[in-house]
Amino acid sequence: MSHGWGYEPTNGPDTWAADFPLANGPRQSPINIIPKEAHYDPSLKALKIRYDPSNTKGILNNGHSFQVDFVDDTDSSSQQTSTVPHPVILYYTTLTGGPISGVYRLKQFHFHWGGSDNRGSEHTLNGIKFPCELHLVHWNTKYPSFGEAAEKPDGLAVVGVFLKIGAANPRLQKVLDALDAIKTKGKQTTFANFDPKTLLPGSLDYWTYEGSLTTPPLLESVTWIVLKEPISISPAQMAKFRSLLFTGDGEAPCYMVDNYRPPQPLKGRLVRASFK
Ligand SMILES: CCCCCOc1ccc(S(N)(=O)=O)cc1
Ligand SMILES: [Zn+2]
Repeated sequence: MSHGWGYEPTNGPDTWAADFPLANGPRQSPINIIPKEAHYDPSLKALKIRYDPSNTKGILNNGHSFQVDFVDDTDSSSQQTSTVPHPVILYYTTLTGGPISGVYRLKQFHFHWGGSDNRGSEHTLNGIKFPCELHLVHWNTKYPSFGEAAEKPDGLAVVGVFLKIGAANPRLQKVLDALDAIKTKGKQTTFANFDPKTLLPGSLDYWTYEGSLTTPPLLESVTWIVLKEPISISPAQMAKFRSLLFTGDGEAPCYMVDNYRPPQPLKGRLVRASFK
C-alpha cells in the first residue's frame, strides 16, 4: 500500500524532504508572521475579491483536508453534458488587486486544523498558533491552467484566514453540514451556490510574502496574502472538522486532525503589510 505523505510521525512534515527536496527551498511556507517586523507598503492595493457563487462545483475529502472546488476551466467538456451546448460561463470567481497584478481565478478553498484548540493553523502570529486556518487557492490566468500556473513563481495566490475559537459561525454551517457525506478519503458530494466571500472577515487588511504550497509538492509559486482579522468558529464546529477521517473506507480509521505544516525559515524574505 502506498506510503504517501501525510501528517503522521512516519510520513509527516519532517519526512517530506526525502521525496520533495523543495521542502528545504528558499521560499517555503508557512512562516511565523511578526507584525512589528513587517514593512508597511503604501503601494499595496486593496484586495478585490469577486466570487460568483454559481461556480461552486463540489466538496471533497482528499485524505489530507477537505476542499470546496470551483469551476475554473472553460474547456467545452466541462460545460457540455450533452450535444446541446451550454453557455460558456461568462465570468469566474476572481482575485485582483492586493500585491498581485493580473487576474487570479479561484480553484478551491480548504482548511488546516488541530487535534485541540491550541494548534492547527499553518501561519503563526508572534509564534501564536490559531486552532484553524482557511486557504482560498487562486491561479494566475496568464497561464492556461492551475497545473501550469503551479509551476511558475507568480502562478498562484492563496488568501489565508485565521479562525479563532468564539461564537458559532453561521457562515460555516453549510460547509459543516456537508461533512457527513465526505467522512472518508476520496468521498465527494455536490455543493452548489456557495459564496466563499461570506467566509471573509470585515477587514481585508493583510500581510503578504512570496512562498510555497504548504503540502507536497511544496512548489514555490505562491504569493501569500494572510488576512490580519480572524473569523470565528465554535468548539462544536471545530469538533465537526475533527470528525473527518484521513483514511478511506475499509481502512483502520484515523481522525483528520493536525493536518498543518509548521512555520519554515524566512531565509531573508520581506513580509509586507497593507496597513499601518
Ligand atoms: C500541482 C498540483 C498541486 C496540488 C496541491 O495543491 C495545493 C497544495 C497546497 C495548497 S496550500 N495549503 O498551500 O494552500 C494549495 C494547493
Ligand atoms: Zn492549505
